[in-house]
Amino acid sequence: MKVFTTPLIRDADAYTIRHLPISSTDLMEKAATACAHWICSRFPATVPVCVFCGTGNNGGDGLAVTRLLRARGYTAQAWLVTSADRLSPDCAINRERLEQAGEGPVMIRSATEFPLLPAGALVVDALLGTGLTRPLSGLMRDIVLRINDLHNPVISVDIPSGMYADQPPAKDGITVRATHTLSFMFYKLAFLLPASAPAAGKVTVLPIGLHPDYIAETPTPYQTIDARLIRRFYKKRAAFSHKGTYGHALLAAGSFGKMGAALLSARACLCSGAGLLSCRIPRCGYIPLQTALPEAMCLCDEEETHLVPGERDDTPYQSIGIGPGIGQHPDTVRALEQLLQGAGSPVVLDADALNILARHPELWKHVPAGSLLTPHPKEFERLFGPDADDFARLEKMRKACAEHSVYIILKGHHSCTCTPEGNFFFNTSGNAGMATAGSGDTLTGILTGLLAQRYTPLETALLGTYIHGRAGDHAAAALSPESMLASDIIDHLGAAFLEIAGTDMQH
Ligand SMILES: NC(=O)C1=CN([C@@H]2O[C@H](COP(=O)(O)OP(=O)(O)OC[C@H]3O[C@@H](n4cnc5c(N)ncnc54)[C@H](O)[C@@H]3O)[C@@H](O)[C@H]2O)[C@@H](O)CC1
Ligand SMILES: Nc1ncnc2c1ncn2[C@@H]1O[C@H](COP(=O)(O)OP(=O)(O)O)[C@@H](O)[C@H]1O
Ligand SMILES: [K+]
Repeated sequence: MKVFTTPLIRDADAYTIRHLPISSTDLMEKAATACAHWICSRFPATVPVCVFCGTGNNGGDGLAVTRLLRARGYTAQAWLVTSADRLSPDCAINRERLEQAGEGPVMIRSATEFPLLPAGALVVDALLGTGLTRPLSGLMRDIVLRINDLHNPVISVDIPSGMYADQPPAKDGITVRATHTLSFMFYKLAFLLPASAPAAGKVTVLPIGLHPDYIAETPTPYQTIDARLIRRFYKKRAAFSHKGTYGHALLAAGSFGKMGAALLSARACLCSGAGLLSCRIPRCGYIPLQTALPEAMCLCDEEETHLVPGERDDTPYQSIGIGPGIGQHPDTVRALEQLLQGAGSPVVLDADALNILARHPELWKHVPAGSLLTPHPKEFERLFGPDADDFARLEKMRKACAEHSVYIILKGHHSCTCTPEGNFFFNTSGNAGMATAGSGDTLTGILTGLLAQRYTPLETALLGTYIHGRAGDHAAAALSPESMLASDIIDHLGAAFLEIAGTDMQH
C-alpha cells in the first residue's frame, strides 16, 4: 500500500473533488461515516462518547462523527476547543449540522473548562490533523495534557493531535497518546517510524474513496508491505520440479558458544524452501548441526571455535548468508573477505558480518551489488554512525544503498527495506513477541532460502520480512508473545506460507 506525504494527500483530496461528483463536505462526511462505523462495530451504544474537536477539518470530522453516532443511538457529546471563532468552512458546516440535529458543541476556551467525563467514556481526539504547523502550545497543549492524563480509551481521528505526519517530533513536543488511530486512506510515515509511532497506538487505515487513478499514478518512495503486494510475485512450487529447482544455499554461521545462531538460521533457510543447504561452520558445530538438522550438509572449517579462511570452494551456490554467531576473530574477518570475494551474486549479511564490515570498511568493495544487509538499529549505527532522528536515518539509508548498490533491511517493529533506487518498504507483520534471542538469525535463514529459490533481492527482502513477521504472529497467537521463541517462528513458517499460497494449496 502506498504511503503518501501530507501534500500528496491534499492533492489526492483535490483531485478526487475535481474528478468525482463529490464535494469536500461530502468527503468529510464519508471520512466521518467510516470512523463512526468503526466505533459502532467495536463499542456498544451504552458507551458514552466524548469528542474533542479543533477548528480545522479534523475538528469537522469530529463534529460529524458526533452527529452520526447520535443518529445511531449513542450518547455523544462534542467539545470545540478554540481561542478564536474562526472555523474552516467544512468545520463550520458540521457545527451547524450538529446544532440543527439537536445539541451543538460545548466551547472550551480555557483548560479549566475541561469537562469531567462520564465513567467508562470513549474519548475521540479530533483536535488537530495533518494541518499541524507548529508544536502544541497554550490551550491546545493544556487540553492534550488533560486527555493524556485520562485512563479512558482514546481514538485519534486521522492522526494523534500534535503528531507531525512527515517530520520528526519536535523536541519537548507533546502529542495525544492514542489507543487507536483511524487513518484516512493511507498510513502516515510517522506511524511507521519508532520515535513517533508508539503514540498512534494500533493503526487502522479506513478507505474514504479518494480517487483510485490518483493513487495508482502518483509516485511515492514509500510503501507498506502487505499480502497483496507479496502475492504479486510469490511463486508456487511446480509439480515437475526437483531440489535443484529451488537452489543450493550456503550459510556461514556460528562460533564456539553461538552454534545456536547457525542452527536457527539453517533451519529457517530449509523451512523457507531452499532445495539444498550447506553450512560453513567451525568444527565444534559439527555434531550439534548434524544431529539437530540432518537435512543440512556440513562444511567444517579447520578451526575448532571460529570460521577461518579455507580451501577455494567452487560450488555454484545460488545464495550465501553470512553472519549469525560468527564473532569477530581476525581469522573470521579474513574468512568473510574470502567468502565475499568468491561470491558471484548477491549475499545476505547479518550480525557479526555487519559488525566486521563496520570495523573494516575496506571490505565494502567486495560486497556484491544487490546484496541484502539486515542491521538492527545498533548495527546500523555501527555501520553508518548515529542520526539525529528517524528521518535523518532514512536519508542515510537511502544514500548508503545507492552508494553501495545494496538493499538494507533496518530491523524493528516495522522493518524497513531500502533499495538502491531509494524506495522504502515498511513491513506491517510481526509483533513484540519477536523481540527475543535468535529472531534475527531466523530472518537471515529465511532470506538466504528465498534468494536460493531465485527470488530477486527485492522480492527476497519483501517476502522474507513479511513471512518472518506472519510466522511470528502465528507463533504469538498459539503461544503468547512472552513464551514464543525464535524456533517457534520457524515452526510457524508453514502457516505463514499457506496463508500466502491461498486455500487451493491447503487441499
Ligand atoms: N483526504 C483526507 O485525508 C481527508 C482529510 N480530512 C481531515 O482533514 C484534516 C486536515 O484538515 P486541516 O488541513 O484543516 O488541518 P487541521 O484540522 O489539522 O487544522 C489546521 C488548523 O489548525 C491550526 N494549527 C496548526 N497547528 C496548530 C497548533 N500547533 N496549535 C493550534 N492550532 C494549530 C492551523 O493554523 C489551521 O488553522 C485531516 O487530518 C483529516 O482529519 C477529512 O475531513 C476529509 C478527507
Ligand atoms: N517489537 C517487535 N515487533 C515486531 N518485530 C520485532 C520486534 N522486535 C524484534 N522484532 C523482529 O525480530 C528480529 C530481531 O532481530 P535481531 O535484533 O537481529 O535479533 P537476534 O540478534 O536476537 O537474532 C527482527 O527481524 C525484528 O524485526
Ligand atoms: K486528531
